[in-house]
Amino acid sequence: MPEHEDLWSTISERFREHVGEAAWKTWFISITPVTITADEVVLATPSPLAKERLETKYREVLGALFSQTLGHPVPVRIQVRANERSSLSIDALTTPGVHSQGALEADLFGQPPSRPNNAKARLSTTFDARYTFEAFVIGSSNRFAHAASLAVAETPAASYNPLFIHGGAGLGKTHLLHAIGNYVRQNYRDKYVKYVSTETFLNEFVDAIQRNKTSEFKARYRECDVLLVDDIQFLQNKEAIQEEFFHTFNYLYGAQKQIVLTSDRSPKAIATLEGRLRSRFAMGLITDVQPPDLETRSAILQRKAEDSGFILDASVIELIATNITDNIRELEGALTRLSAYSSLNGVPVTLDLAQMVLSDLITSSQRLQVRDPREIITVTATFFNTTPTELLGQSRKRPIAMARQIAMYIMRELTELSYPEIGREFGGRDHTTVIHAVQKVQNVMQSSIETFEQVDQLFKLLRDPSKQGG
Ligand SMILES: Nc1ncnc2c1ncn2[C@@H]1O[C@H](COP(=O)(O)OP(=O)(O)OP(=O)(O)O)[C@@H](O)[C@H]1O
Repeated sequence: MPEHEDLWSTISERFREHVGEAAWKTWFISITPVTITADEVVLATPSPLAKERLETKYREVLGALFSQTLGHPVPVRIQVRANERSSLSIDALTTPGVHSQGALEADLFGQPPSRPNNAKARLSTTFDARYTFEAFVIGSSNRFAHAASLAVAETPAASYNPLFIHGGAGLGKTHLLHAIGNYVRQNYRDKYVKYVSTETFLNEFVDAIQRNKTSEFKARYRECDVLLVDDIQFLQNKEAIQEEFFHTFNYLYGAQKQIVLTSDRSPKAIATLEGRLRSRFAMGLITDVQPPDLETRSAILQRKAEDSGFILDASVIELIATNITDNIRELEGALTRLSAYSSLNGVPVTLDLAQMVLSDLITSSQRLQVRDPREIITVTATFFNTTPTELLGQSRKRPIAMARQIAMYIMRELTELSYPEIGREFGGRDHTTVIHAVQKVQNVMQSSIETFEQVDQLFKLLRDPSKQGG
């Protein structure tokens, strides 16, 4: 029914404009059109409660939209979808607590979703080969988190389940998740291990509802032997996804599958996290990663330098390690700049050179001040003779696209925003676009002196605002 599909998407768009994104997502996307004729429109909802709410709140709007679109008045009837068994009803989207215990039990102990016998579904995650246990430098700040992660990787679901790792930005949480993934991949070839950021889980969930593919979504997650979920703090304020995550969690836990979660804060500090999820997270082990001490920072620098075939004098390591204290990504950033400068100019790294190249990191007390993302966008736009609107826009012209990628890289370095959050600052771009931009700028800086200098100057401008006028 292509005509109906067109009509339906027009109605969907208009409804969205009329009631706003949130109400559209909550109310509209799980409705299916049953009949659309000149005389009658019949729509189906997933549950009686959803039907009642739509009738009381939105029937008039829907009626008006259909009448306008069809060009004459038409009655709109709402019915409950036959055989609706999904727990992802509209009720669940709005009132997470409405499920009876019976519904939950059925979800927990009912028939497992059939495993798709499609091999593709089981090959979904590739792990970053650089993030292994061997490459992880252990110190007092992360010893326990490392040991717990290794134990989980060695014997999934036998030691700590779930394992919950929390800690500030750039302290190795994602590294540990990938290390578990890499280890399980290598040592248990028959186990299905999947990594997902909470943001991706959320997007896939919304997409599955929109496309009526929720059973596939559920099956995809429920067939995991080890599920690694990054940045679980994104569940905050998202009741519907908390509900779905709760079911996935319970299913896997009940089936004795391993779950590992990370967050930038402890479960207690995640506001609006449902009590039952918070208590589920506490059933296993909660551990944290702290900023590394001086000795660990030096060891990390030494290791990273060696891994990239770069020789660093102890005095240079000390200089960086004493000045960058609370984020390992920043330590790596300093090393990247130094190695790029040295290889582009063909000069060895001496203490003097390090002091010169990293002067902003070393001398400025502004360093620890987290920059405002909007300031990064404005300063970068001005620097490249463009405007913030253009920088945030869709232009793929090379200078603009590159300026945008540089701004993303700088935002990752100078703020504590995650990839998805940076994507949002750039007009709702996907987090994979940001990851790609950051990696690209890191690489280009190694081969292009021009890019290196642009990034270097921007860092200096942003870290010392007094220079922005001049
Ligand atoms: N102990 C460590 N040894 C070696 N490298 C480390 C260690 N801890 C962190 N790193 C490196 O620091 C960088 C940042 O770590 P990672 O991305 O895992 O941080 P994170 O805690 O997940 O932070 P965010 O929440 O901001 O993403 C990575 O390149 C990682 O390899």
